[in-house]
Amino acid sequence: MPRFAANLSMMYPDLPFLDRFEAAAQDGFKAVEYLFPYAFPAQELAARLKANGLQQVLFNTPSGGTDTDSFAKAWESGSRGTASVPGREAEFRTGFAQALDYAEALNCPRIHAMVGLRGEGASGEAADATLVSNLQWAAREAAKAGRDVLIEPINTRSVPGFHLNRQDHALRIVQAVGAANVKVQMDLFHCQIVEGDLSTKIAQYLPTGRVGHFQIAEVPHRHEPGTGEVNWAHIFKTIDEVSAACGWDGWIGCEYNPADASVGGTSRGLSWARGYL
Ligand SMILES: O=C(O)[C@@H](O)C(=O)CO
Ligand SMILES: [Mg+2]
Repeated sequence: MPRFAANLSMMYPDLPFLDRFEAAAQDGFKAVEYLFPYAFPAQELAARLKANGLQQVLFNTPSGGTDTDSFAKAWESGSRGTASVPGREAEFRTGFAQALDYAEALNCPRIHAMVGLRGEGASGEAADATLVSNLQWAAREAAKAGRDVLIEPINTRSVPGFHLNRQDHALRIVQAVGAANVKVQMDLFHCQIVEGDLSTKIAQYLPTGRVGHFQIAEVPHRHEPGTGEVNWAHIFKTIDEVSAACGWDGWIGCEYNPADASVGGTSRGLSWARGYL
């Protein structure tokens, strides 16, 4: 059966961030993910996980910056990662080292290394070369602690100018890096917008062993499954069947903005998940 993780950056928007752990556990989730842990002491987050019987399954590297203040400012000012950006290699390494420290404290097995925007006129070849080289370094560092490094293709409607948009591009990068612990974060919201043909893509990519994590949200409005164009029962059955055949046992992050953001709206919107949680 598919295993779902609550994305605490998007779900439970009516609650302060630290209270979202308890809310997710009460709704039946056994795991959580979120964009960034850096605004909170790692021990505080670890305590919330433990108190609520939750596993941390994913979080992101900082989107830019070199310390806690600049990590937050980088995201607010539109930075979406540095892994593919020539000239920002030192920033990437500082951010990745910080992510590894948090991963240790949170016992998190995978880190999403945010790829970043490609400046207008910047060369795709240079971005790819920078990405491969940064990931080779990150893979070595992460392997020392037994962790995976993920890259995520993102659609250009949500994030104009993002360098990595397609699954085949991500797989080519992963193969060029040549490290077993570098994988793709297959976000089906972005994949549906850019490529479609979701069940074929799942059946094509999951058996490669290079999919480290899934994320889901309905298209077009990034709300709960069942509020738009995707046949989720079919998608979850496909993930289940292909996983059983290839031995994949990862997580599916619920990275959606609840359609009802009012008090209790996230929990009321979980009817789609009742058979799974
Ligand atoms: O899909 C998304 O937006 C996220 O998974 C993310 O990490 C944003 O950078
Ligand atoms: Mg995503």
